[in-house]
Amino acid sequence: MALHQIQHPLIQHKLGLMRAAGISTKSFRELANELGCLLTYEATKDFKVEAHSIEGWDGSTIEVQRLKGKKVTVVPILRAGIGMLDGVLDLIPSAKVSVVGLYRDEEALEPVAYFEKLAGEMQQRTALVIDPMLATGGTMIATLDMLKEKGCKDIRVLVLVAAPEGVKKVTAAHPDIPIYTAALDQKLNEHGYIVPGLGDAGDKIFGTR
Ligand SMILES: O=P(O)(O)OC[C@H]1O[C@H](OP(=O)(O)OP(=O)(O)O)[C@H](O)[C@@H]1O
Ligand SMILES: O=c1cc[nH]c(=O)[nH]1
Ligand SMILES: [Mg+2]
Repeated sequence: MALHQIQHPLIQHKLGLMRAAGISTKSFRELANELGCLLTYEATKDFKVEAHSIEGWDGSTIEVQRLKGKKVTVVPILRAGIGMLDGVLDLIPSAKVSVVGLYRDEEALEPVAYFEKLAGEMQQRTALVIDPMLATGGTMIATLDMLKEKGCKDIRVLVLVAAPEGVKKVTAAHPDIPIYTAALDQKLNEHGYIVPGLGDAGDKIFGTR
């Protein structure tokens, strides 16, 4: 199963705070980044390490672990994905950032791509795709199609809230790609919003509307 619903108490607590009506832009932003950080911790658990020798504090030679040849790119989906970016980079500060811009047409609920600026050597990179919301799944599928077209092989999806409808669609289109989420919510409403969900995450992060 490619879906990882992370049950960690800190994640569940922080997500609960994000669901409150009337939450401030400041709090929503802070929590989105904190959850981005915690999901990154979970989604990178299988990264390989290798031993190497260094001089320790007392002058002796000691063996320590370091990440083994990992090239990482974080892929925030504009706009709302930017709200998780700092949290991810807190844990992987040397990651390259590949920005993709897609919005969901409000009537058709279909993704519309409008921006793409990817890091080099995508074929060799692990891509961490970040977006707070996975609703119908259209935006995520379009992003994953785009990354695979560029030769990306190791891709992981990090979202705060996912709808069952979207998870089903994404896993059918891309069964090889794991999805890490803080919550699998009930369903989509008639406007394609996740319930109970978070509302419009982009608007809450950017303070628009
Ligand atoms: O799974 P889907 O049905 O495709 O919907 C999910 C997308 O919708 C939201 O973006 P939105 O279109 O609101 O753009 P924004 O981030 O600029 O607000 C959200 O951040 C996802 O990118
Ligand atoms: O619930 C949803 C669905 C799409 N986009 C959002 O920001 N929220
Ligand atoms: Mg939005």
